[in-house]
Amino acid sequence: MPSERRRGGAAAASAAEGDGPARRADGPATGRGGTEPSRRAGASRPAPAKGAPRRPSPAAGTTGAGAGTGAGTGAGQDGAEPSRPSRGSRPDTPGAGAPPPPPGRAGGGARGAEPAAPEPVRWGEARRVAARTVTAAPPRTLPLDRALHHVLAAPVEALTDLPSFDTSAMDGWAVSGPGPWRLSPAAHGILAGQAEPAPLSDGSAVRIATGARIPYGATAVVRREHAREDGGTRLRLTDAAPQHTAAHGADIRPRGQECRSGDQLLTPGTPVTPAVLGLAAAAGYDQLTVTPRPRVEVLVLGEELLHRGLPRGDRIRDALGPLVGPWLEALGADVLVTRRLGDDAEALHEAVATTTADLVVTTGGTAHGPADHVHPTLRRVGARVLVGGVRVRPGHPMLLATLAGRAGAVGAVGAANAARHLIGLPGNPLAAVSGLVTLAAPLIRSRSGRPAPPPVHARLTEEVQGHPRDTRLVPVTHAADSAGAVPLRYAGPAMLRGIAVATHLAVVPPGGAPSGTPVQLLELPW
Ligand SMILES: Nc1nc2c(c(=O)[nH]1)N[C@H]1C(S)=C(S)[C@@H](COP(=O)(O)OP(=O)(O)OC[C@H]3O[C@@H](n4cnc5c(N)ncnc54)[C@H](O)[C@@H]3O)O[C@H]1N2
Ligand code: MOO
Repeated sequence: MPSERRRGGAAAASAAEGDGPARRADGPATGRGGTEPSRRAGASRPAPAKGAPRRPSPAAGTTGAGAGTGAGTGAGQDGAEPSRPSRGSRPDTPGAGAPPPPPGRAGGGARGAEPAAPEPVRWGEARRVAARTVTAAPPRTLPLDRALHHVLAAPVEALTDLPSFDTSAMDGWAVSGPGPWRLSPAAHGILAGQAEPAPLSDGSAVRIATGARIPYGATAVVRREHAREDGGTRLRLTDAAPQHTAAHGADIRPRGQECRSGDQLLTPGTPVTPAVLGLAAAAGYDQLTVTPRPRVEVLVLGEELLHRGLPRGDRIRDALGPLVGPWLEALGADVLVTRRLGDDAEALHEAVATTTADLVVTTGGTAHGPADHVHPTLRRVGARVLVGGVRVRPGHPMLLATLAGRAGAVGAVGAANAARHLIGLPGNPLAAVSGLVTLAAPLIRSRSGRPAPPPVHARLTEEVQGHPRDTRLVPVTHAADSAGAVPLRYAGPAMLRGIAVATHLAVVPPGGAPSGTPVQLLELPW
């Protein structure tokens, strides 16, 4: 690699590129006002070059007990995933010196002591594991103006009838019986918000505003465009008034028309939208009981990443820093911070070991090359890998791990909710998206109390080639009224051009799907 990209690591790169405060390349607690002083700058010292011999991890091989879900012998063993050289030995990486890992072994340093990589699991199983590894967080009661985008943890039952009194639906006159009517002398008539109006006697009318209380004795409201006052003493319908004007109950919204006090208006699991806030307020609520959104920290790994300007030399723009946080927010998480850590193993370790978030999401570094620090870091912090690779393309190196719970060790009784989790998204951008829909979506849904969306299926408009043994996720466009799901071009693992215009990801089974095959569609979360 040209030495330019190694100089100073990500911190220096960031400073030179003038990253704004909201998304600095690294540094303590980006976006949090420096409230996490224990975090040192991610790449405050030069990171090792990818392809250079890996700095031995201080704890590599010493904490393996929690590192795998099973006695898997590596991705390559069953032939589904050909064994591959470490990233450091890719032909385009000068200085590649490390030999390929032995069959069935993860690549990277400290090989002799590394535990076997866990077996990749099927795509559907990965989603199930992610969904059931957490349960909904304990409910909180929030004032209406802070409840938006959470999920109801308790039913919303009407605290009042709606409307809470018989109400005029129109500006006009409240009338009693058939016309013409004697006009009540009240100057402005009955206005909204006014106290109990005087009863209306048979054959009389009084002006009334939309939303005002209907006086006792009124049988209908006549709209102002359908009647005329004669000399201020009589009210008559105009010739153009529709036939049922002034029919019994016309343009009166009766008390309890929308709901009766105690009616269940909304069920737990309902997302709190602006409309929900409005309904809750109308029904008498000042606060709502919700499931809090999980708090997530995003760690973007990769020394090659630029955060501003044009790609240059062998450096590329970070496509995942801008993508992952907003995607997680759309899924129902609160993103505390997105930090850029370069390929600094120590910075990654410190970030993971000291996180206060419910969920850490990393990008890149999930493979087993010399600069891929996610797996060694998980071993070092004693994490338990629940999903270590998924039989899905793109995205097969994605992983899910449980970090130590708030109360202590991983696996402590009752720690399922208290534990923090880490999702490792592969570095290829569409592979990272695959990890978001496969692992992050179900986990965040469970934690934030959202029900799974109803399944969507559509027929493919053309053949989609499959992977021999793995599920494929393919960007498509599909409109509810359209003939089918149209596979998009530019859907390679490193490409975002297809997903940027997609409405869904199609789930293509191993072996592929001919044109006309019904396939499951995953909706994008916006
Ligand atoms: N010998 C083999 N090598 C690789 C295989 C394989 O089967 N055999 N799988 C490839 C696949 S597929 C993926 S995905 C990656 C996963 O590796 P990592 O998670 O360690 O990702 P990186 O090596 O860090 O990056 C991969 C690729 O993505 C680019 N990248 C990384 N982060 C970003 C970002 N924030 N924005 C834009 N692009 C990013 C990075 O530069 C690399 O080009 O492993 C493959 N290798
Ligand atoms: O699986 Mo990679 O994750 O194809 O891009």
